[in-house]
Amino acid sequence: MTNKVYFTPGPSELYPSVPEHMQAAMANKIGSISHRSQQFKDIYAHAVSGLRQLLQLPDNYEVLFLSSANEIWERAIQNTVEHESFHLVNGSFSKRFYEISSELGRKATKYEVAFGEGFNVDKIEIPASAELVALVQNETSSGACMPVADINKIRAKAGEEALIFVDVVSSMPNPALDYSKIDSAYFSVQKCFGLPAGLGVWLLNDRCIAKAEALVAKGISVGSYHSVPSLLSKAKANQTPETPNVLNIYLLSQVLDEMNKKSVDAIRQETEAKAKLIYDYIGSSENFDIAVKKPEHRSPTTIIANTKLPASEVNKRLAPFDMAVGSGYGSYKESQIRIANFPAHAVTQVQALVYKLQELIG
Ligand SMILES: N[C@H](C(=O)O)[C@H](O)COP(=O)(O)O
Ligand SMILES: O=C(O)CCC(=O)C(=O)O
Repeated sequence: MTNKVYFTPGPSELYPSVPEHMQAAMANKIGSISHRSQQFKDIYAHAVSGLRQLLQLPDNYEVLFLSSANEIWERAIQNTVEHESFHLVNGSFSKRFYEISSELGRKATKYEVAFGEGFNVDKIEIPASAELVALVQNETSSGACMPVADINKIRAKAGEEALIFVDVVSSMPNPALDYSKIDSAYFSVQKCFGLPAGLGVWLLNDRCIAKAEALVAKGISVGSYHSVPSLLSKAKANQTPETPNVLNIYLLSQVLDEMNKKSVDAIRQETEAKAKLIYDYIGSSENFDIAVKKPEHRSPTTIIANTKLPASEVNKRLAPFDMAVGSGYGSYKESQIRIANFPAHAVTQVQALVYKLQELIG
């Protein structure tokens, strides 16, 4: 038994009601039901309608369930890129999407800025031949984010046929995306939805679907069981091609009910208020300083601080008080900490973390 509160960037703290929903799932033997049964189809439909409501998704968008964001990177390339993709890169995960495109034999080009920096969109030139433009709204490794107003400028810079993909893995539902300015967005549930890992959610519009169908018509492989046409044909019947993560789809549907009851606006306001508490503290600390220099590029959900004390020592001091923050990513493991500020983190928990850090570290 542990009372530890995880401020790690994912997996992270579970949404407070998850244990209760787990118990209900066990009591109702959700783990044993067939994924072709009406009971499962109702769970699936419940999760999709909850997502549509929370994310204010337009009708020309579909919701697909995959295993992870990593899988969505691979499926996105397979299903929408014949020759060339273009990537904005400013950290490890945006770089990984770029690499996956190359690994799948496409020509991947990029516009890269240093780790921890955001983008000056006016400077970006997008090759007219790029079929997919990959934007990272929130780079989990570095804490740099892209304001929605900047995302909305990209369409005018890309080729008419280009599909604009937005990585909101560790920020959704915080950014109020304008879905008419993009074609796809995706995330995984172990971040802001406060669930165990093992479920990726892919939102994609009719233009992405038409592109996948066009590739199929040309005889190009778009993958097998998790191709867009295969996923869609099952999604229309509230199912997936494979036996999916039924338990997590159920938990998602339940957490979405609560998030919708609270309202996405209230979640966003609370996220901003908690982010301010954390940034104000880091900004005034003697040990920490804010890693992302431009305020407009500072993520409200994954907050990164440079630390003089090694990150492992910060966590060692927090441990007796049942709190853990994330270490830095990759080569920043000891020189940065990452603090997740997700909907599952209560204001009182964030206040307690800031208070403890102040007391223990200064
Ligand atoms: N930390 C990654 C990121 O933020 O992009 C993330 O783990 C990718 O998601 P999956 O592990 O669900 O593939
Ligand atoms: O620490 C993180 O950002 C998550 C790490 C992760 O998912 C990965 O490295 O694959």
